[in-house]
Amino acid sequence: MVSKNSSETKDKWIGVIGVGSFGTAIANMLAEKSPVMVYARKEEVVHEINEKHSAQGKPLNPKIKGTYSPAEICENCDILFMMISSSGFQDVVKTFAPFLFPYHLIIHGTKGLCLNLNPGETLDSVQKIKRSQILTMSEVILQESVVVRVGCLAGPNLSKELVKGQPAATVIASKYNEVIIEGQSLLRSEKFQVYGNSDIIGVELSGVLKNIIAIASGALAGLQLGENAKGLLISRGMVEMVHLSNALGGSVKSVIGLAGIGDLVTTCNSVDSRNFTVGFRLAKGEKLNEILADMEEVAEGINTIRVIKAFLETADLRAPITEYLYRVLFEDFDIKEALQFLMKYPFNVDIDFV
Ligand SMILES: NC(=O)C1=CN([C@@H]2O[C@H](COP(=O)(O)OP(=O)(O)OC[C@H]3O[C@@H](n4cnc5c(N)ncnc54)[C@H](O)[C@@H]3O)[C@@H](O)[C@H]2O)C=CC1
Ligand SMILES: O=C(CO)COP(=O)(O)O
Repeated sequence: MVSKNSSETKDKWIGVIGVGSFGTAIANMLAEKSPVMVYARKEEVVHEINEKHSAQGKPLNPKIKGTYSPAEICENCDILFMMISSSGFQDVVKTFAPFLFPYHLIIHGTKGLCLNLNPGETLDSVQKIKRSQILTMSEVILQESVVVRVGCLAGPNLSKELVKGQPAATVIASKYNEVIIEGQSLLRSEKFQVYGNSDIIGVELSGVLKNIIAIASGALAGLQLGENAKGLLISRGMVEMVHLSNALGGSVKSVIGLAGIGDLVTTCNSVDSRNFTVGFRLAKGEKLNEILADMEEVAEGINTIRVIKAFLETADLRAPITEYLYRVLFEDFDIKEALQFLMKYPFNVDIDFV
């Protein structure tokens, strides 16, 4: 499909907020077609971008301009790609909110969840949460800013492979068709296919929930339990994702698409996945705090497990893989014992959602 807006957007700046692994990969892909401005909060990183054409050592296309001014990027860019880990997402949207207008269009790439709690409350203090206390990133943008045309980008998109120019595809999801069309026209290339989906919540949740299963897959690999066990995990993991996504407002269809099963297979099989790596290292006997101490990049699945565990306390739903991983990560439960429990779990129906 050729975008009717592609000529309009051709020479306009496109903004990327966040220059971590994924933000730099997407900024470089966007720079193949459009002028790109990136926002980094630290002045020294902006100097590095503009003088050395790299961001914390990650090479950037020399045409990319860096700024630490939210006002500058919002004034120059009608379309913003927000590539921030979920832990900083709410703060960043709040910082940008005074400079955002309803004409802005935001597409985010974050595979995590935020909380919507009362001031002073934390997950530890409340322990049980309802759906209304969980926010996907599109919900954060809608809650904290006047922007309405929001989209998300999710799929099997390991940044290390994108950087090498290996072929891949993604899903841009939005309730607004123009968001999907703009995203497709800006990112689609010979190496990168872009699918559209109107179920933004289902696509966001697919990217969020697969991280839990990727941690479990890393643990299976660390314990050298073989490919049959991995097939079992991926298929039961997908069923768990379907039920959780459904309970949180996503459609089953999105979980069985590229952003769900596609990303699930990729992250459950790759040593480049941070979530897979967390599971692998746990299985090798390391404790969570030791792993976190030397991980430079975010493994969103760890926080997602905490959020989903608290949600399960109020939902009429079982999610055994998530529940046992919670015990392993946060209650010092032995990982081999957790697997034994899961093997005995009475799953007796193969597919119970279609
Ligand atoms: N790296 C990958 O292969 C992929 C990552 N993702 C998702 O993209 C998101 C970002 O991941 P990465 O870029 O890999 O993580 P990263 O850890 O490399 O980068 C995170 C970025 O967020 C910024 N950030 C965090 N808190 C901030 C704050 N308070 N203010 C300003 N900036 C802040 C950091 O400075 C950094 O630029 C995650 O949700 C991840 O799940 C999605 C697909 C692929
Ligand atoms: O989501 C990803 C690839 O699609 C990246 O996975 P990790 O965050 O586990 O590295």
